Parts: sequence; structure tokens; C-alpha cells
Amino acid sequence: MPVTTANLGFPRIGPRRELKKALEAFWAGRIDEGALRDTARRLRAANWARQRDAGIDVIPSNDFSLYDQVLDTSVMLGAIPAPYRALGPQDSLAVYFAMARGTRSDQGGDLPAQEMTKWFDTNYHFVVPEVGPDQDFTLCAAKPLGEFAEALALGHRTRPVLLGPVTWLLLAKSNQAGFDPLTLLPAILPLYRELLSRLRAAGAQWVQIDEPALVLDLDERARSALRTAYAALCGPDSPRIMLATYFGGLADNRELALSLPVDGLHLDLVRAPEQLEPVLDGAREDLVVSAGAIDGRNVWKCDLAALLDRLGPAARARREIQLAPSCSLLHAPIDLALETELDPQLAEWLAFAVQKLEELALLRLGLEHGPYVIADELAANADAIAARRGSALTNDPAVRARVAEVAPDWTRRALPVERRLARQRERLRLPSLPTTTIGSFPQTEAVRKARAEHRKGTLDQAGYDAFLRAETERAIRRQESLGLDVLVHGEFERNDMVQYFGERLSGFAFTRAGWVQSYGSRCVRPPILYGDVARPRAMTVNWWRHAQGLTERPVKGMLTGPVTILQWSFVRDDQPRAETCRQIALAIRDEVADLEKAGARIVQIDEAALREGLPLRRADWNDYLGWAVACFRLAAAVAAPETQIHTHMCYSEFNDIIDAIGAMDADVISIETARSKMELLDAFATCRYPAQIGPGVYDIHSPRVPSTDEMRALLVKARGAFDPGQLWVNPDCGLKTRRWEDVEPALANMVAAARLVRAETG
Ligand SMILES: Nc1nc2c(c(=O)[nH]1)N[C@@H](CNc1ccc(C(=O)N[C@@H](CCC(=O)N[C@@H](CCC(=O)N[C@@H](CCC(=O)O)C(=O)O)C(=O)O)C(=O)O)cc1)CN2
Ligand code: MET
Ligand SMILES: [Zn+2]
Repeated sequence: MPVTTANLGFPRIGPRRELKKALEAFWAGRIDEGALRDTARRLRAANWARQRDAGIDVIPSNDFSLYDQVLDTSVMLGAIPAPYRALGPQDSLAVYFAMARGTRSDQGGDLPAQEMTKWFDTNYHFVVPEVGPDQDFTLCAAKPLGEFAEALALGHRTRPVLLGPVTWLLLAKSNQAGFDPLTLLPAILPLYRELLSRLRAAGAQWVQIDEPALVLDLDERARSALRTAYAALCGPDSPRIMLATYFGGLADNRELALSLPVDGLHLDLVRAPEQLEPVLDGAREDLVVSAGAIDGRNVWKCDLAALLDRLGPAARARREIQLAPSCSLLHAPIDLALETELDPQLAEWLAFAVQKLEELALLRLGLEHGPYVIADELAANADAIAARRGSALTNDPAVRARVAEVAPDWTRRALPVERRLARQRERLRLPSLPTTTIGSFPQTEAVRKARAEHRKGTLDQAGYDAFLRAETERAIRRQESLGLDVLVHGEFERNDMVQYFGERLSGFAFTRAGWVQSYGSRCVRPPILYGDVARPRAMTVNWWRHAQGLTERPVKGMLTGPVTILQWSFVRDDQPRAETCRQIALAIRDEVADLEKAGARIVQIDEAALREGLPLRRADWNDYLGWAVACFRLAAAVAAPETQIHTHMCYSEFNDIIDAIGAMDADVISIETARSKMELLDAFATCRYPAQIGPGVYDIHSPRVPSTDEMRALLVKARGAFDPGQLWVNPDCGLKTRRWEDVEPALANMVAAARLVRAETG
């Protein structure tokens, strides 16, 4: 049987972030819809051509999105809450972007954005579908059909990608307590059937339906929903269906998956290599097995020889095998060829999206015709793998020795939380319901321009520093006049909360163009953590000292925590993540000690990604939470009892990990709650969280300015769940993506709300 190559999805932002730039220009009114759609069309055409040129047989369509593929699915099904629906036709950009971003009052609207949350265990965010009991659905198939036709006209008979109905419903939230979105399955299946038959009529021979929910712990409802769904969707009117699972193994869902009448099954063999044999053994003979053998979530070159060995037997059997990345390449940077400044030795070890597709093509040649047809490439690949394994770059004996020295008391603070808080109260003398922000202030055009000029060399170090110091001073003055109680320096010197630290630690490398979409137009450039991590010198102390020197009010030292640095980097795969994380924790611990020595009374250690790093299967939780919490404590516990340790987390569902949150033993935690209207607080209240907590009252993901009343109502709700002395008042997250014009009135309203509630509480 032939071996084919397939891709599950290609990054859509463009090699130079063309989509980001076009979106932001459109939102700012600088370009019109036609120009935005032209850019989108050009990007799709270029992506299809690149995939074909790389040797990919099965190329996806409808993997493109102007914002998010889950939102695309909601709109396609007509799951549009009434206030947005009123803004225009189902497929209009007005409706689409209102759901994604909310509408601004100065433009005649005042709608909040829909909730956003993390896509499985990635740093990609999707817009959460919202449905209710009297939900009606209406199919608008323009996007998948349009993109299929567009590709066909360019000579590519693509395999359209659809998000599966069961995963879509499992990700949806109900707008009414007690309602289970999964009960809507019978209502959406006819729409999917209609869509499939129209795709088939348009010439699609296959579709890829993503059901990553199949790698989760599923209850019987979800399992039976999958059976019902695929019994309905597979049939003579549909194209053949490649059911895609990724981000983990099928494990106890394997038999279920194999019982579905689909034509193909995609497996993530990077996260769960052990599932290949049992699937091959258990599958119908005509089931096409898609082997997700190349890591779509990391940047390392594959080991070609090892993969030829592993996949050889499957390729020689009678079944059709497809070679693919483990998941969509959405999570990988686009093209290593754009990196001109990487250490050439390190560059030899890497593969980005384009290179990963080339690896697939090589692998196919090797499997089909024997390794000798790719002898040169195999030899080069083996050299790179061996060089990385043996390289001194990845091994720093001093770091190893220090990690070995860590003793249990390094992770314990000297006093229990109640006694620490008492001392901190004495020292800080804050009002009740103290107000603060999460750290960053707007990264304005001017800030980015200064940084870009500094990098290019047109602004010298002294000039750049002077600029940043002035910017920090302005932020301090603004916070003082807003009446905030605990201040921040504003993070103007940071390009990103992870990249900034990576750039100051050894063991990390950086790309020029290795952008990965985080949400909408927002991208990150995850550092590449290739070696042992050490901190050559203090990273933040001078900025903190400058800021604290400008004001009497306490300024928080501001650090990113070890788990978050780990989670948002491309991490070495030659040792356990826990080991790498401990090295980062020691570096952050030294920074905490230095900030304290410099006089910081409060140090915030952000662990925004702690929840996102949670394994998808419950059976793996304890192990992860054990080392992740220990790493946070290793970083924090060096602080004296009177130094207040804050932590911050966003988009976190804490209900099921609340014990671990408590075990972090922070003095204050700030969390995202505004969008979910304080839903999260129950967990903290029920477990009688002993420390202090700042539930976000201002949704910073949207440019909308929340009113005093609205934030006051949220605070009143929070006050019901906690002791008055326990609560802080703050936004959901940092303000770097916002403009001062929105931030100032919003924070003024926030301070006013805090004062109202203080007065009411007496
Ligand atoms: N790593 C990470 N993950 C996270 C978050 C986060 O802050 N960091 N926050 C949460 C939400 N996610 C977010 C992700 C990105 C951004 C964001 O604002 N990203 C910026 C880029 C930030 C950055 O790296 N900026 C650099 C580079 C700026 C830039 O574009 N420079 C140009 C040159 C510009 C010029 O020459 O004028 C270039 O490099 O091409 C800088 O400021 O220095 C963006 O997309 O616009 C916000 C939130 C969850 N995950
Ligand atoms: N201190 C960081 C900031 O305010 C925390 C952000 S969490 C994504 O931007
Ligand atoms: Zn945050």
C-alpha cells in the first residue's frame, strides 16, 4: 500500500505576521474589509503552495482563520448570542469580531467579548462557544466551502478541516445553570451532515474532523455522543472522514475510536507512541491510519532513523498509512530559513513547520523505497542528533551540582501563612480592599518603536534606558494620581514576560521570526530552552529600584515563575520537564532574594501557565502538580516572612486543583474572574482559602471600559465569599495590550468601586 504524507493544519499568521498586521489595520480603520480579505487569501494561497512544494500529498483547507477556528465553528453553526446577532448577517465581520473582541462604547457599542480560554494544554486561546436550552442553529457553510473552492481553483484538492461536533459541544459553556450543551448534539448533526454533503458535492474526497476530546477522560455521555455523531456523519453523502485526535493518546477511548465507522484515524504518536501497535492490531483493515510522528508542538528535528525503524512494519503491512505531524502545525514557528542569527550549531538541531513537512516527505521516501534513497539526508540527520546529544552546550556542571544540593527546607517559608500575613499587615499598612494592577502597562507604539530602534542599533543603550526610565516614571505618576495602593513599574523594558527572562538566562536561544499565534492577532515568540539554565546576574532589580525610588507607596517586584517560563518556551526533550523546571526555579529564587535585599516589600511571581500545564488526563495530575508546586515554592520560599509573595494566574479553572493552589503557599493570589462573573470564587470559598485573593474585576482582554457600578457589583459578590481582610481589587491580567486612553478611565472606575465598597463595609 502507498504511504502518503498529510498535514493537519498550517500556521495562518504568515511568515512576517502579515495577518496580524492586516487585522490590526482593519480594526483601526486603516484598511477596509476587501483589503483584509485579500491578505487572507494571499496567505492561504502561499500556505498551500508551500505545503505542496514540501512534498505533502494531503493538504488541509479551512485551517485558516481570521481569529479562531472554534469561533469559526460557532459562527458556522449560528451559535451566536442574540446581542451579537443583531449586529449583522451571520457571516459578517461585524458579528464575528464583536464576539471575539467586544464592541467599544466610543464606537456606539458596549458588548463584552465572549469568554476565551486555553486550547487544551497549549498557549493558544479559543473563544468559548456559548449555548442554551432554546438554542437554534443555522448553517452558514460559506467559509469551508469557499476555502475549498479557492484551493481547488489553484490546483489543490484539499482536505477541509472541521472541528468535530462533540469536541465543540464539550468546549461550549451553557448560558443557563444546569443545562448540558451535549444535549444539543441532535440539533447540530443535521447541519454537519448538510455541510459534509455540500463539501462532497464541491469535490472534497476527504474531510478531517478534529475530535481532540478523544484524548481526554470521557464519561459515558460523551462516549455515546461520539457514537451517535459518527453513525450519523459517516455515509454515502459524506466525503471520507479522517478523524483526528491529538495532544495525547486514546488510551481507554481506543476501542470506542476504533468502533466508529470513520475512514481514517489520526494518532498523536509523539505524546503517545505506545498506541500505534494496539491501534494497528485492533483496526479494520480498510481504516487509514494517520501516524502523527513528527512533533507539532516543539522545534526539534526528528530522529529519522528511529522513525524509519518504528514505522517500517506498519508501512509494509496491507493498510494505508499516512504520515503526519502529531497535531496541527499552528503551534510551531513557520520557517527556520528566516533565522539568520541563531547559533549555527543550534540551528542544526531544529525544524520549524516548513522543515517538519520536509521531514515527512523524506520519511515517506525512506519508507516507500528503502533508506538508501535518502542516505545523504539520513546521515546528516544522524549527525545532527548525535551532535545535540553530545554537545557541551546542553550541560553545565555547576547547574547540575546546585540542583543536586536542593534540600526540602528550600521549599518551605519560615512561618505559616497567617503569621506571615500579620507581619506583612504591620509592615505595609494598606487600606482594606487594597487596589493594584497585575504588572504591565500599555506597550504603546512608542515603546515598541524604541525597542526596535535599540535592537537595530539606531538608539543606543543610554538612550533606550533613559526612554524606559521616563516611561516608568510616567506610569508611577499615573498610578499615584489614580489612587492605586500598590504600584508596579509597568514592564516597559520587557518584550514579553517569558522572552525577557529567557534573554537574561543562560540555556535559552531566541528567534527573529519564530512567531506563534496566542489569540487573535496576538503572537508570542517562545524562547528555545536547549541547555542548562542559570542566571548570570540580576534581571529586574535595577528597574524595580528605579520605580521604588520614585514613590513612597510599595512597588511590587515583578517576576515570571518557573512553571510559566517552562510552559511558554520550546523546551529540551532530552530530560524530564520537572528537571528543567527546577533549574529555572533556582534562577528565579536568586532573583527573589536580590529583590528582597534591594528592599522590595512585595514580590509577585506570575504563574499564568500553571493550570495550562496540567496534564489532560487526571491520572497524570498528581505527578505534575507535585513538581510544579514544588518549583514555585522553591522560587518563593527564600523570601522572609515579612516579604509578601504574590502570584497571578489567568484563565484558570481552579475548582479541581484548588488544593494545589493552596499548596503554593503564596500570600496573595490574583486571578481572572471578570469574564466569568466571579464563577471561580466558589472553589476558594469552599476550601476556606487561608491567604489573600484578588479576583479580577476588569476584563482586560477587550478595549471596553467597565463601569464603576459593574465592578462594584463584582466586588460585592466577592465580599460575600471572603473575609473583608482577605480581598484585593485588581484587573484580570496585565494591561500591556490596552491603550492608556482605555486603561486610565477603567482604573479610575476600579479605584472608585473599591472605595464605595470600603465605605459600605465600614
Ligand atoms: N508568552 C506569553 N504567553 C502568554 C501571555 C504572554 O504575555 N506571554 N499572555 C497571555 C495572553 N497571550 C498574549 C500573547 C501575546 C501578547 C502580545 O501582546 N504580543 C505582542 C508581541 C509581544 C512582543 O514580543 N513584542 C516585541 C516585538 C514587537 C514587534 O513586533 N517588533 C517588530 C519590529 C517592530 C518595528 O520594527 O517597528 C518585529 O520584531 O518584527 C517587543 O515589544 O519588542 C503582539 O502580538 O503584538 C499578549 C498576550 C497568555 N499567554
Ligand atoms: N505581570 C504580567 C503582566 O502584567 C502577567 C501577565 S499574565 C499573562 O503582563
Ligand atoms: Zn495574566
